[in-house]
Amino acid sequence: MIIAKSNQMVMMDQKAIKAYTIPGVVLMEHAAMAVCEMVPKGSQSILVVCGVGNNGGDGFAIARNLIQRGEKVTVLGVGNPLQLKNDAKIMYDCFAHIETGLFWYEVCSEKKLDQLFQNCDVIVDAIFGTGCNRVVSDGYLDVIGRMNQRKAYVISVDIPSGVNSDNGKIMGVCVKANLTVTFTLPKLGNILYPGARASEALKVVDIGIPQKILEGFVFEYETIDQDTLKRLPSRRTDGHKFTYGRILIIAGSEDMSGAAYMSALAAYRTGTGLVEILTHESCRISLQCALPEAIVRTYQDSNKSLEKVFETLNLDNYDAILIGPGLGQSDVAKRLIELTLAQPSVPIVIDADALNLLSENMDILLASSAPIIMTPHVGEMSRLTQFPSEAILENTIEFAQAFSKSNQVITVLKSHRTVVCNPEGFTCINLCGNDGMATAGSGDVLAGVIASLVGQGLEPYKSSVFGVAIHSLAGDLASDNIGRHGLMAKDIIEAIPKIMMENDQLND
Ligand SMILES: NC(=O)C1=CN([C@@H]2O[C@H](COP(=O)(O)OP(=O)(O)OC[C@H]3O[C@@H](n4cnc5c(N)ncnc54)[C@H](OP(=O)(O)O)[C@@H]3O)[C@@H](O)[C@H]2O)[C@@H](O)CC1
Ligand SMILES: [K+]
Repeated sequence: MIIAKSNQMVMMDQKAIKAYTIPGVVLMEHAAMAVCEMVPKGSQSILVVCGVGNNGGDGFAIARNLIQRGEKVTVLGVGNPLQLKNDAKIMYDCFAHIETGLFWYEVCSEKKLDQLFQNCDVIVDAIFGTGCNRVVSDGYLDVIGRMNQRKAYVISVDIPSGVNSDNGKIMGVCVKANLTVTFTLPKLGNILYPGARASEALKVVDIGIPQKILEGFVFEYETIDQDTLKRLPSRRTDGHKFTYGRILIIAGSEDMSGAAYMSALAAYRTGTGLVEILTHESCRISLQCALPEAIVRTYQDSNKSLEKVFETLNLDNYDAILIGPGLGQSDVAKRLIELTLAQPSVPIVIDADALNLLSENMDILLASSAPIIMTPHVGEMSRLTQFPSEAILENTIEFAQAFSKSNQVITVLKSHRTVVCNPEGFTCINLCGNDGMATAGSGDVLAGVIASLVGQGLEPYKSSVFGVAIHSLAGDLASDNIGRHGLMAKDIIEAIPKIMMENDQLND
């Protein structure tokens, strides 16, 4: 699903109004009618709270349409009514001709305010939409506080008032909604935390912006959701094992052979034809027993042993390389990264320990000419950038975009809302997955899935986007089966083939 920035929304509305001569009030009326559809019929009493911008204009039109439908409606205006202008003023005037209760906050007694909020079972929040540009204060603060105390069903128009539509930040306080009805496309603030948490549900409705206008825009942001995999190319039916990719997974160390196993198995389950593992000698037997389908090559604890292995290993023969899961922090691991990044053309997925080692010497990354995907979690990103984790967590998109641009890599920044971006600034935000997936080995699985897709010939950015989708949808399926508490990385891997099969069936 495409996501819009607020300036793009304004441009689209303006283009519809100016170039396509669709009057603004027509768009507003469509918006209002779409919201009315979501208001439960036969409510006891509906309170529509309107600001003095265009979001408030929507509110006045909603109130009028609900009255037309026979509902009992009261309107509370907040702000200076003299600021109402253009379409919002027209909608206010249309509403003001109807004999019904309209109260302005500034001239409302405390008793009347209490009464308005006590008597309603539905509240429509039309205070601020995409125009909320500063910290909420004064009367707005009081009204939003009252809305949040009330146990009514709250519907926010376009975005919960108080959420910044461009970054999801809360401007001091925001409305807590049961449902948000947003127009044309979701805005970043509808999708990003903490703003996304302000509404339990989100519905996107069409208000009549011509499709041609949307086609004329370049949207940098998209969600990763249930529909993402519909675009995954279908598997060739006439292939042999090398058609589906030969990948090298450089992973595992004395204490962590499991990480190599998780990545390799996940890659096979995602469809790779042949997985080879390069690991420490101590992991050989356990890996061969656990995953006999994989070819296992090993090195010992010395750079000399490693260089000997590399003499016989031609990295150009692989379609993709994954380096990092459970690799450890030894000098041999450091050398492994240098040797791997020195090859010029095979795409490399860099994960876990390899990220930590790289953070000590970013010059290796900058010198590499190979296509690179990096999959840090917030802590690893903190080590890579030297910024505190808290700052990164608050601005995942900005950090991922800046990292991709300055290092010319694809970044998969893992958090409760994983972000994938490329050096050109195109960004996908993951809406799937669950907290049960925050478990050991889950990252190894994701890295294996992405490496598998790259190895099957998909372009690195797409592989990362589809990889995050497969991983999180598999996590959701696993949690449907066994719940979130005891979910383990193995359960995610087990669900991957089912997700791929269901997707094939949908696309057939
Ligand atoms: N025909 C159209 O164009 C369509 C528009 N549509 C609708 O328009 C919405 C966008 O409208 P918008 O741009 O007028 O902004 P909106 O969110 O109403 O707020 C602006 C007002 O709030 C004020 N204000 C802001 N922050 C504040 C604060 N913290 N504390 C106090 N005041 C604050 C700000 O004041 P100012 O900065 O001017 O002093 C201004 O008065 C969009 O979300 C959608 O619902 C749809 O119907 C489709 C057709
Ligand atoms: K709103």
